[in-house]
Amino acid sequence: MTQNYGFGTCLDSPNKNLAPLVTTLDREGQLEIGGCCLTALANQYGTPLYVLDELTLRTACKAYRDSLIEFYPGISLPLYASKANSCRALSYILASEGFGWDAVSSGELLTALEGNMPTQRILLHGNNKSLHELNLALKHRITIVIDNVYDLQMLAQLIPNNGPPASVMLRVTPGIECHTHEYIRTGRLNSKFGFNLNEIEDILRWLIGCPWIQVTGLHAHIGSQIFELQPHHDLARIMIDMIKLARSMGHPLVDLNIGGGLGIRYTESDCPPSIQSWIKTIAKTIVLKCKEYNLRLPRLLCEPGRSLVGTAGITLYTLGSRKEITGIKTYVSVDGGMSDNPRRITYKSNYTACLVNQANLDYQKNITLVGKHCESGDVLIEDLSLPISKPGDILIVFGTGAYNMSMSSNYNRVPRPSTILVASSKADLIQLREQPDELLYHDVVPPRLSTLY
Ligand SMILES: Cc1ncc(COP(=O)(O)O)c(C=O)c1O
Ligand SMILES: N[C@@H](CCCC[NH3+])C(=O)O
Repeated sequence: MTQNYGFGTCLDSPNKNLAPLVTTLDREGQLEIGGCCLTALANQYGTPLYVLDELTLRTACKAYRDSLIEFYPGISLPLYASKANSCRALSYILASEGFGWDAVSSGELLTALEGNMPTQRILLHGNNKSLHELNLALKHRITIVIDNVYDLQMLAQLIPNNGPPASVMLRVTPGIECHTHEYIRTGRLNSKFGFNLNEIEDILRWLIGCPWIQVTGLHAHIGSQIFELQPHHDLARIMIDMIKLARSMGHPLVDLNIGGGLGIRYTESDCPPSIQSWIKTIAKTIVLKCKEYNLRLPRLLCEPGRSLVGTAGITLYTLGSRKEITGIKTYVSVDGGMSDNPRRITYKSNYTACLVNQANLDYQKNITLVGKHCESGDVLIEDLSLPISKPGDILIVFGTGAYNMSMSSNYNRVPRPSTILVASSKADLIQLREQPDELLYHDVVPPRLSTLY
């Protein structure tokens, strides 16, 4: 008999949990996710290993979709912010869930184009799009989110004179403060993204005279890992004011994209709002404001990343060396670190972890869990309580589905891990582990160097 693993399970909003939805202990006391034994996965595929639980991801998708239907009487389209974790299998899943795809680069665009994502559901973002990226979007009639005047200047050159106008959205910086790490706030006036509220009126007026472009929507994204609902309530109000302004100038504005940003639970003390309450807050505000102004409801778009895929993902590591500094601290090292999870060193993020074969044992000792990289800041978890462990034990870190693989690096020429998708006791490889010799592939040794000795 398996038992539910005691991280607290909110079945309809996965972002409120520490662990994927079906995280259980088998008869031998081993952790399983999606019906797959984690020790077996580590043995078969090696570590570090990213594991993604399909049920948790699909449940989060359903929560967004159902909440939009329940709370928003207009048309809606949820998109996935693919920067959170991008690969073709994920695009297939998101497409099948009726989601669109937010891309910021030609790599993220290609992933969707080769990942069964309908082009009319893809958006191209970015504060410094290349000609290649813009051309790719134009070729596939993908909606472009205009971030700045440079975007417009480039598009002016690329769009043929007699062709149909390109459909674009404008990114607005609404000047909203939210409590999250400084590096992941994007809605403040001093942000590098978008047009601020003082500029937007002039830009909208100027665009009225541009037959090569059609502004069909407005977009804003205020930041990430946000636990308050008030900033998104404020954002919705501001954006309806902007829609009123744009429509009064004659722009055929149909879309309002409210961005993403809903936080997830990384540690016991985190308490993010549910997906349902996030959508409800935004939808209600938009409906009320539109009623007040007698405006037609816009099509409501949102583009969550972390709250879709974050909780679905975990990372498995093998424990290695141990260093005890008497009276000071004990370091335990894993076989990965800041290359597969750069969030701790970047944002001081906290995580929850345990041993996969001793998940229900009393905790005994506080350790500092560190990576294998040549960097003192390569710490994964400070003050982690673990039972007595030994080299070779498998450790699981929860909540690594978002912004781990996608922000990973080859620092110290460490290859990136595989990703395994688990569902109904089946495990499928969706990203192959890099091999050390592949890392040499892009090296070029000029002949004059190789003939020197
Ligand atoms: C433009 C844009 N949209 C959506 C997102 C997704 O944010 P999150 O993963 O917090 O939902 C981000 C990242 O912060 C973003 O920059
Ligand atoms: N990369 C950030 C999220 C924001 C990125 C997109 N604006 C993180 O790991 O928390």
